[in-house]
Amino acid sequence: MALSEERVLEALRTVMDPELGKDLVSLGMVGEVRVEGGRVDLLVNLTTPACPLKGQIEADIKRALAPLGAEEVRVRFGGGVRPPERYALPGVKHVVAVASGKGGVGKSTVAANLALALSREGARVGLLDADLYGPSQAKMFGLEGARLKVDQNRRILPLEAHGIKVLSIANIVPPGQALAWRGPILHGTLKQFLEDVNWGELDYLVVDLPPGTGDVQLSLSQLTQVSGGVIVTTPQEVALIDAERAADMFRKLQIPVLGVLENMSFFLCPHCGKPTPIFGEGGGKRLAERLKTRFLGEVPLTLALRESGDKGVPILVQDPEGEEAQAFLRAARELAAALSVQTFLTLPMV
Ligand SMILES: Nc1ncnc2c1ncn2[C@@H]1O[C@H](COP(=O)(O)OP(=O)(O)OP(=O)(O)O)[C@@H](O)[C@H]1O
Repeated sequence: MALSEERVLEALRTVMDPELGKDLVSLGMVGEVRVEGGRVDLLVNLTTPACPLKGQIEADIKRALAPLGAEEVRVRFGGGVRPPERYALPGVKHVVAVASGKGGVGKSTVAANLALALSREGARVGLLDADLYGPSQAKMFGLEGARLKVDQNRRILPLEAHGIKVLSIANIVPPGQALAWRGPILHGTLKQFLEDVNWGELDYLVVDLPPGTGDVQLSLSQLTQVSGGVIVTTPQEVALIDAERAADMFRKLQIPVLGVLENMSFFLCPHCGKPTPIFGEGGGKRLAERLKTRFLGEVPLTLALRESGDKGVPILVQDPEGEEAQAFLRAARELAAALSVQTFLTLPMV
């Protein structure tokens, strides 16, 4: 099996901080993982820059990574960032991450409409566009070029659209600039998004992640307590394989997978209303079964849904009674139920 950032991360779960008796990943000490060919570059943040156990930790890391076939392992140490930067966002009950393995499966469309559907069900909702490489929420909500305001404490106020709070990297950084970002800058920006933004009181903060498995997922899990993740896929085999990898990444980061939502399940003809399963049938459901998680439902491929995204008026606003909006509302109810169960299960036992 090829060397990958995920496999390195998995192996690092077996390396314990000798003092704290917990693994480096759970402790949020792994600041950066980069794999290039046979070379692995790691940034490990220590409890203190002067940690006397540096040598031992480095040796343990190298021992853990040896079976993966890495030719060279370079460990850099950072320090002084204890306790781990993971914290629950003040005022935010649940952070829900929306991910896909493959690009273009409609993850951003789903994140936007799920957020709106949760709000229609009565929740206070925010939507953070963390798809730093291809931010699309500002466009999706007709907020391109909107000016941001700050509160009296100089914290950024998210924009508001159709009853939810929305903030996209596209509102802050000129288009294209974020493309060049790598680990540390990306981590810092996400941190700012979470800490320096006045989200107010929210039941759900929906986070639209970039496609694939990478730095943003890792940073998000280190920066905040993520209640759970939603996997978006189309029924196509290529999308399902990648979706499974995205689910694996969530698991490795100890983020529970709340459910699988299948997008573009069938093409709904605007003329005759006939459904055609262009990308095959049942893939999302089978994936949910394999992952032992909920199936959040099927969203059809429709002309109206594509047009609504381009126009900046999400389908839930444009046609709340339509089949697409109803599918998102059903998915949002399932998701809310999954989160309640999750919260109940993780309550400390008395
Ligand atoms: N069910 C659907 N029916 C019709 N068009 C859709 C549907 N879902 C998404 N689209 C369209 O497909 C395109 C890609 O969708 P979107 O940007 O949501 O995908 P994504 O997975 O977030 O992409 P990326 O990988 O770039 O982040 C958009 O034009 C969107 O309007």
